[in-house]
Amino acid sequence: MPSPIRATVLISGNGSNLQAVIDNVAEGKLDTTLVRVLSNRKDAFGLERARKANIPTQYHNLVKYKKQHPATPEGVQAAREEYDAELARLILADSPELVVCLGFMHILSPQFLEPLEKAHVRIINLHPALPGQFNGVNAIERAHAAWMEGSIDKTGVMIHDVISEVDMGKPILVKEIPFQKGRDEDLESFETRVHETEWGTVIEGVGMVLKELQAQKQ
Ligand SMILES: Nc1nc2c(c(=O)[nH]1)N[C@@H](CN(C=O)c1ccc(C(=O)N[C@@H](CCC(=O)O)C(=O)O)cc1)CN2
Ligand SMILES: NCC(=O)N[C@@H]1O[C@H](COP(=O)([O-])[O-])[C@@H](O)[C@H]1O
Repeated sequence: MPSPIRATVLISGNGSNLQAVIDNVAEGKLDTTLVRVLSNRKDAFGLERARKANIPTQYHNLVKYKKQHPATPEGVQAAREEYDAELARLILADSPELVVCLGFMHILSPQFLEPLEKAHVRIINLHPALPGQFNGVNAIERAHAAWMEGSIDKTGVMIHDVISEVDMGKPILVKEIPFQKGRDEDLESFETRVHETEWGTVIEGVGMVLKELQAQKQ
């Protein structure tokens, strides 16, 4: 029986998608070992979810790095690069085969991406939009606003590979979400529908990647 794929999850917030993964692993529906949950925000509730599931956690703080550099564009860039290099070292110390970004609100620089690529660690991300639409933050709100003004009639969520260009990595799994007729669905109920779609997409998408990685090991 091949050993489960080792995975690290990166979060910044509530961790509802992390919880979906934790629950499916516990139910034997996802064959992976979650070796660590790491957050760039100390108050991320997802860290509490991981602790309850006896998964090692870590908080990696960018502010500490910013304080060691001048508050200039160059200083901030240097701080981010040092932060990312240490983030790579922290993650690689656990020897994961996969890193899953689930609401990780930090743009990863080559100082992170290159060491992981060299170590053949796959990095994937959950993004609440269709490929090429609403890259970056606040995608759900932006999609809802675009629908309200009649620019779009559907949105979606996707799991994609992580590359330097934010949210432009190869889509692995895409789920479309149609807007309801009448243009009267408020943001809160729309956001609930998006999150419900995300949970299923994360499980299916992570499952696809785990199978790919397992097959590569054979
Ligand atoms: N190089 C990449 N890094 C990340 C990717 C990616 O595809 N390539 N995906 C993200 C997740 N993400 C969208 O899915 C995303 C997260 C955060 C941001 C962003 O602008 N972050 C700001 C800080 C914003 C904040 O703190 O609220 C920043 O890093 O300066 C854009 C997209 C994970 N990283
Ligand atoms: N650009 C990345 C991004 O917007 N990610 C989004 O953060 C939320 C995390 O929710 P969670 O903490 O409850 O899993 C999710 O909606 C995810 O799509």
